[in-house]
Amino acid sequence: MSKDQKLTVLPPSHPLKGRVSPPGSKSITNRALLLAGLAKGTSRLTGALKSDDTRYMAEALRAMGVDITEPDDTTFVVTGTGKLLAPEQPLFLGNAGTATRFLTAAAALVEGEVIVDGDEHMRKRPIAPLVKALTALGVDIRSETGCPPVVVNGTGDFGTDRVEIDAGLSSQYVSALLMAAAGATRPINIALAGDDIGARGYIDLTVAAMRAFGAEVTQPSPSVWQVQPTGYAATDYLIEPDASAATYLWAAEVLTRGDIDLGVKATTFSQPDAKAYEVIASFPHMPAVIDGSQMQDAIPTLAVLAAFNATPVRFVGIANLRVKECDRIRALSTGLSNIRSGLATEEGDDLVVASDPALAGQTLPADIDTFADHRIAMSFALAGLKINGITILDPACVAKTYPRYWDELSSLGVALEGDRPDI
Ligand SMILES: O=C(O)C1=C[C@@H](OP(=O)(O)O)[C@@H](O)[C@H](O)C1
Ligand SMILES: C=C(OP(=O)(O)O)C(=O)O
Repeated sequence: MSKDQKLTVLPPSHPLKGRVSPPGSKSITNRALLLAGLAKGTSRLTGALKSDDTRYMAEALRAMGVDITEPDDTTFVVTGTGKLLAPEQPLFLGNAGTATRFLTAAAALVEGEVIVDGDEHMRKRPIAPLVKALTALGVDIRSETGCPPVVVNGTGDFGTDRVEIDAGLSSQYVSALLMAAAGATRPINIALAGDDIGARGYIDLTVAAMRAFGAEVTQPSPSVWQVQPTGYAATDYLIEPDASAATYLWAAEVLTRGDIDLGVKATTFSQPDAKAYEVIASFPHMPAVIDGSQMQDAIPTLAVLAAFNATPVRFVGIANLRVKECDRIRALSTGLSNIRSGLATEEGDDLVVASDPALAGQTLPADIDTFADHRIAMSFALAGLKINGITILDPACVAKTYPRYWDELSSLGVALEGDRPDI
């Protein structure tokens, strides 16, 4: 069983140098797959990510009548009819937050029943605010627990044309509503309830992808979006590399004083996590306080890097890391404290990393529980570049977004001992 596998990362004796291309963006691939699936005609998505999360999205669309072929490792050719059909079985989406949230809203455009479900982790990730918003839009939808499974009885349209969404727990609820809204028969207004939200950059990604597939979205005010009932037009779409995946390579470079060519400049990404580049480049003088609200998926990378920083780092604005693939604040504080007692502490929803440059070169055997979370596995592997004895439990969990992660580290000359997952 892959869950019992263990992989020990051996610190390289040399700076990491070479060329590694990060995979395609998970966020953009899953948006493009859905939009292409909703469009009538054939779209060619290139530079795409092939991983657990995007396979779940593609499989779900296939189950709803979309034809998807995969001519090579980075391309999906998607042919839609302009309409998603009711699937015969529940849609199983693993722990893919994007696929789960986006398809829950898109299910309103299906005539018939759609059951959206995921694995035991996804079944603990909140979806009630999205269910509430879809109910307000006149959709017959229910979830017993506030998490998947969600049962949607769609009519192919929405019953009302304006909705408020509380996106405090996840920006994906807004993205989900926006993408589905273009399939309605009248303009839909989507407004944020309450204050601004973290991860706003993901909403910008959504709007950009929608526009590329022919949608018309305007923003009458910063927290309100109006979506016209255009539907989507099939198009060819080039997906940029994954900025969150890039953070591990940027961090590996500064930690080993190496030179890793990603083939793409940090300034050219449109994804929020590219903001982490500047912080990584400031190592070993990272800021004393880092606000993670607009680069949430990069926090595991930054927190492990902070352990080797010259001075302590407090991470703020990260409360919703508690409802990601696992409670990431807990997983980071547990893993870092497992390496050296007191290395990280939780203060409310802040994470404080004590920082200890003297960790480098030490032998500190630690089995890191990844809680099946790809980002915990990938970020703690970085600690293994500097400390002897870092063992990653369930290393195959990187398959969620970066199946080639261990291969890429190897290609840079990092020795890995133990169960090298075959993914
Ligand atoms: O819209 C997206 O593609 C994503 C939004 C973020 O999630 P939340 O909006 O749930 O914070 C991010 O953590 C996730 O990996 C991808
Ligand atoms: C939070 C993440 O994923 P998702 O919400 O898409 O499952 C992630 O990839 O870090």
